[in-house]
Amino acid sequence: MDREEICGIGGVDAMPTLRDLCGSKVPSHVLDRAEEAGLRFPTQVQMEALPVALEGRDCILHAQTGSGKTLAYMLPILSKISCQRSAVQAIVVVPTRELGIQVAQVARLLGGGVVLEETDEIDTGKRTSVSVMTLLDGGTSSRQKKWLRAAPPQLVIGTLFTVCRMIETGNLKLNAVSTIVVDEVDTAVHKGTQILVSNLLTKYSFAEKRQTIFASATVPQHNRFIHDCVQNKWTKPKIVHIYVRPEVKMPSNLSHRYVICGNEDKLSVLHATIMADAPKAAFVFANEQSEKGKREGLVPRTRAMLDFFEQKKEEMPESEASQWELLILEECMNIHARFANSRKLKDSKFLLFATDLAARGLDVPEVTHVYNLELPSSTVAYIHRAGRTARKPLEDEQCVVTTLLSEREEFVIRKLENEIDCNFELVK
Ligand SMILES: Nc1ncnc2c1ncn2[C@@H]1O[C@H](COP(=O)(O)OP(=O)(O)OP(=O)(O)O)[C@@H](O)[C@H]1O
Repeated sequence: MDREEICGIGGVDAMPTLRDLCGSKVPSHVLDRAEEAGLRFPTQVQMEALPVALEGRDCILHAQTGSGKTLAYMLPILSKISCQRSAVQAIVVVPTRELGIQVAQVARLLGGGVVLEETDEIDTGKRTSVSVMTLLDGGTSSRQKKWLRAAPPQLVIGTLFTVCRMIETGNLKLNAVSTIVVDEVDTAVHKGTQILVSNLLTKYSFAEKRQTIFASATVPQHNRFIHDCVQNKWTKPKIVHIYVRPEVKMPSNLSHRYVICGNEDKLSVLHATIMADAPKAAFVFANEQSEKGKREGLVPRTRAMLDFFEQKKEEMPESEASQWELLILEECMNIHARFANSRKLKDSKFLLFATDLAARGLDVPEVTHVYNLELPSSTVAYIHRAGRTARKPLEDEQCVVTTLLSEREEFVIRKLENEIDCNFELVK
C-alpha cells in the first residue's frame, strides 16, 4: 500500500486562486459561477486536494468542519462530467437528507444545471449544464425512476440506503460512473452500514475503474482506516490522505461554556440560557435516543425540548413569541416535515433542535450559538456540533458553544479541554 500524507503546507508567496489551481481542467463557466458566489481563493484543504483530485487520484479529504471539503470534491466531479452525455457519471453519498439537499445546492450553484426535486416535472428537452438528482431517505418517487430511465442525470446525490436500493432495483445504472464520493465517511463505515459501503464500492462498481473520494472532519484511527480502504478494495492502493491539521483545534472566535445543573432542571436552565443569549440562530443538540428509550416509548430528547420551548413560547407576549422559529430535525421525522424545516433554516431567527446525525455537515452560516442539552457522546461529536457555528462568513463574530451537565460530569470538561486544546468557562 503506497500512500502519501500531505499535511499543512507552509505559507505560499502568491496565493493562487481557485482558477489557478484548476487551470483548464475545470470548465471556465463553473469557475465563473464559483467566483460570482465569492469563492475565489481556495481554503487550505482545497489548495492541497485540488491538484491531487483533479488528476483523478483516490483521496481522503480530512480537514476540520467548515473548511470547504464540499468544494474540494465538487470541482473535480464537475471537471469530468460531460453535459452532453445522458448517463449518471458521479455519485455523492451523504448521511442525511438535509446534507444531501445542501450538497445538491452547491452542485447546482457551480454546475448551473437543474436540481429536480421529487416534485418537479421531468423535462428532458430542457437539459442545461449538469443535471442533478437527489435520492434521499424516505422514498423515491416514480417520477425519479422514470427520469433515471428516460434521461439519467449526470450527478446523483443521495443517502447510502436509498442509492443502494435504486441500484439493486436496476433503476440507477453505474456503467458510466467515474467518481464516487462518500461525504462524512466516518458516519458510513460503522458496523450498521459498512456492508452498504462495500456493496457500493466493490459490488456495484470497482475501484480500478473510478475515482473514489472520502471526506470528513473526523476519520478516527485514520491510518487504520486507510489500510482498511485498500484491504477492502474500496479504493486503489495509491490513495492520497489529504490531512489538513487544524491550525487551531477550534476557531479563535468560538468560546466554550458549561452550566452545571440537575437533570430535572435541564430544560428550564436551557431555556433561561437561550433567552438570555437571544441568539439570531442556534442549533440545540440532544443525544440520539437509546434503544431502551425507544422500546419504552420515551419521548426523544429533541422532541421534549421542542415541546418545552413551544409551551414557553405560548406564555410569551405575541411580539416576542413571533421572533422565535422553533424547528426540529431527527431521523425518524416525516420526510416532508424535515424538508419543510430544513428549508426554513435560511429564512429567520430560529432554534433548531437536532441530534448529531441529523445535523452532521449542515452549513448554516448564520448560526452563532450551539447548545448541548447533555454532554455529546464523544469528542468527535463535540467537534462536529461546535463546527455548526463560527463558520464562514462568521469568522470574525463571537460565537459560543454551551453545554449543560451535572456536577459529577464536570471531569469530562477537563478531558475536552485537553483534547481540543481550548478553555471552558463555567457559567454560574
Ligand atoms: N474557497 C472558499 N472561499 C470562501 N468560502 C468558502 C470556500 N470554500 C467553501 N466556502 C464556504 O465555507 C463554508 C463551509 O464549506 P463546507 O460546508 O464545504 O465545509 P466542510 O469542510 O464540508 O464542513 P463540514 O465538515 O462541517 O461538512 C460554506 O459556506 C462554503 O460556501
